[in-house]
Amino acid sequence: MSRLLIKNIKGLVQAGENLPRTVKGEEMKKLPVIENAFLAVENGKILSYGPMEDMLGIDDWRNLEIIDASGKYILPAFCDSHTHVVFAKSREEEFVDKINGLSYEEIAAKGGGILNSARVLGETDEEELYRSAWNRLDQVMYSGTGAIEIKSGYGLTPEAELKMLRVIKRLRENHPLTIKSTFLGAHAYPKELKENHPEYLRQIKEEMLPVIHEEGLADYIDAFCERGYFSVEELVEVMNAGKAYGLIPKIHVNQFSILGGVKAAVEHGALSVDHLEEISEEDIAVLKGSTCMPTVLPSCSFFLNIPFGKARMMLDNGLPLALATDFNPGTTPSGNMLFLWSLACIKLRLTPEEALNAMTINTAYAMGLSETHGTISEGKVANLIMTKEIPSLAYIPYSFGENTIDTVLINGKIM
Ligand SMILES: N=CN[C@@H](CCC(=O)O)C(=O)O
Ligand SMILES: [Zn+2]
Repeated sequence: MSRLLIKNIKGLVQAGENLPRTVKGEEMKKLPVIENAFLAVENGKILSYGPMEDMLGIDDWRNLEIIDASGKYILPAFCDSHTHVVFAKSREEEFVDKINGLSYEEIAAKGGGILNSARVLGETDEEELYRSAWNRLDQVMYSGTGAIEIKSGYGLTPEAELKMLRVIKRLRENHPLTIKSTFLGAHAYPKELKENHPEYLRQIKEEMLPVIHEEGLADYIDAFCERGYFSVEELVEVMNAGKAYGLIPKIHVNQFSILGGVKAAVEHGALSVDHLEEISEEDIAVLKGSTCMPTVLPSCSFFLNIPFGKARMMLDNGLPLALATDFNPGTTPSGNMLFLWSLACIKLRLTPEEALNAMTINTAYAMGLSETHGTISEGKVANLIMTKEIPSLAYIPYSFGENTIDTVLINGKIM
């Protein structure tokens, strides 16, 4: 048995029982914080917490580690519900192309973009993919992420997509982070099948999904619904195919254009719709009253210099909002949730509290982890951030670029 007691915590953030599974609209401004608190962890789970005056005397000191957190905050570790951290190679040459004036679509048209990553991934062995993704997971873990969703989508052949998903499965079995897996075979049409969409869709349905199901390789199905990628009709075909194998849709939509993918995704029971740099009044109306989590990816907008999602407008319309990194080599070479928090405050005009709700409770929901992650509640997984000594919680997003994290705990263990 391993036990940990953290005492004299300046502020225990997002702590409480029966907290909502999603927070929306006005409620997102509220963030429960217990001042001068303690937190007890046993066998990797949160055992109890509360104000210091409620901390009972300790009569069993065996296997008990004690941390004094005077001046420090404890937060639930971030949940990053949208990433592509398994990839073969960075793409800084496209970064330079962008500086020289090419758009994301122009780079893709000349063989860059997703097809560039797919070509290199096809030539990279599983071991190397596993090793490099492991290092990226370590990197995000030390910047405060405790749970992460990872997509395939740089394979684009049955062999390479399955290779990616098997890497994700091994990471999930061995890395301390909590990991969810998403099949994104419908990320782009491979070069050879650019003019033969039915054949690639057939491969997804007949050669990929049955194996994914048999080997338990994915929780979710995704598709990139966008001009030049997957049309709404193709998106629907992919969602239906995935659902037939028990995969829940989580969809890339409205990054550059509004095609009607939000409505289709919501109608097909999507858990989340992600990107939403563009959004229509109809999209907002469809999302209202649905169980689908709108997810905005501000680091992607920052890197590509494209519009930021209209987060403020979504909240003003009473919607919930999740914020994830989109960590990938093309549009967001960063999985840093601290930076995302700053961007959310500075660029989306969210308060620190709204942004943190969007990066914990709502992202936990967007990856099916509401029961175990996203808040500090009894019985939940002890994935936690302990800050350095800081003046206030708002100091974290305010001091952008500064590492305000002292220690990350995963399953109650100091990393
Ligand atoms: N937009 C689609 N997919 C990824 C980027 C893919 C890439 O450029 O490698 C994204 O979410 O931003
Ligand atoms: Zn993405």
